[in-house]
Amino acid sequence: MVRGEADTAEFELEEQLDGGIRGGMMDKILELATAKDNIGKRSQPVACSEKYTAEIANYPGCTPSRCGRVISDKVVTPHEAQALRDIATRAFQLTGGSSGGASILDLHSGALSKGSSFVNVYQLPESQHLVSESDLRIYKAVKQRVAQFISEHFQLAPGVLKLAKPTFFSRMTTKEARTVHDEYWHTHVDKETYPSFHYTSLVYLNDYGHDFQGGRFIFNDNDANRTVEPKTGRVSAFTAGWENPHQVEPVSDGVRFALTVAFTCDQSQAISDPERRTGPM
Ligand SMILES: O=C(O)CCC(=O)C(=O)O
Ligand SMILES: [Fe+2]
Repeated sequence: MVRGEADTAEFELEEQLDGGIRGGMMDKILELATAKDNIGKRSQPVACSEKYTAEIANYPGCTPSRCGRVISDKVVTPHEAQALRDIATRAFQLTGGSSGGASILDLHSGALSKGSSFVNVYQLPESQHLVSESDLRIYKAVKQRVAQFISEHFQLAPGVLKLAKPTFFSRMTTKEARTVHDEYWHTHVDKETYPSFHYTSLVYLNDYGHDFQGGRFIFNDNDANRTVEPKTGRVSAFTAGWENPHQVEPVSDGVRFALTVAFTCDQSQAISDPERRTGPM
């Protein structure tokens, strides 16, 4: 099997010791996707949790053929990822971001980290220059392509996936946490943190091992921790239920940028695409 071409693959590498990951010193770490890989599509099925199965059954056409994870480096181009990263960089320059290690920008609600809380970016006069028409086109095109990727992989009916909130840019640094919002490294299940989510996707906007150290995404499975190393333009998507508990390893050097794009099958929870807003509201 050629690495990077397998659809369903598990790569058992040398066991490592890493006290930074949940479960203690002796947990096994397997690499699901490294930064060096160039992945067409790599997936790992996981049995759906009972709770997820029960809940997703309420949404015809939105039930996955199997639960699990899927990764691709071909869905979003490096140029698109860079344009998205530039939006985030500009936004965080406006406020300086969080005083702790995790800052977010939500283009839908306008929430932008500032110090130990948030401001509405659309109330800042400078927000006029934050997103151009071209940026918005890229944002929407990326969202659409990611939705399509998830739909095809999990064999959903066309059009059932709707954008959910929060869908947001994140910037993670080595700064000490000042509020709970800065504590991005805890193991969690997205469906618990964000009940409207049914499928979660992450679009990575810079490179593990180059722009930052630490900051790997980790699926906390019972038998092992499985890592996804962020890389510019990489998309990682998964069913948002209890079959996919995960965490982000603390960033130990540099700055990590990502975009969390969430999808729901519940039409009443759908949010609309961001629009260009000029001037304070
Ligand atoms: O940025 C990541 O890799 C994951 C973030 C995450 O788990 C979340 O937003 O729920
Ligand atoms: Fe998460």
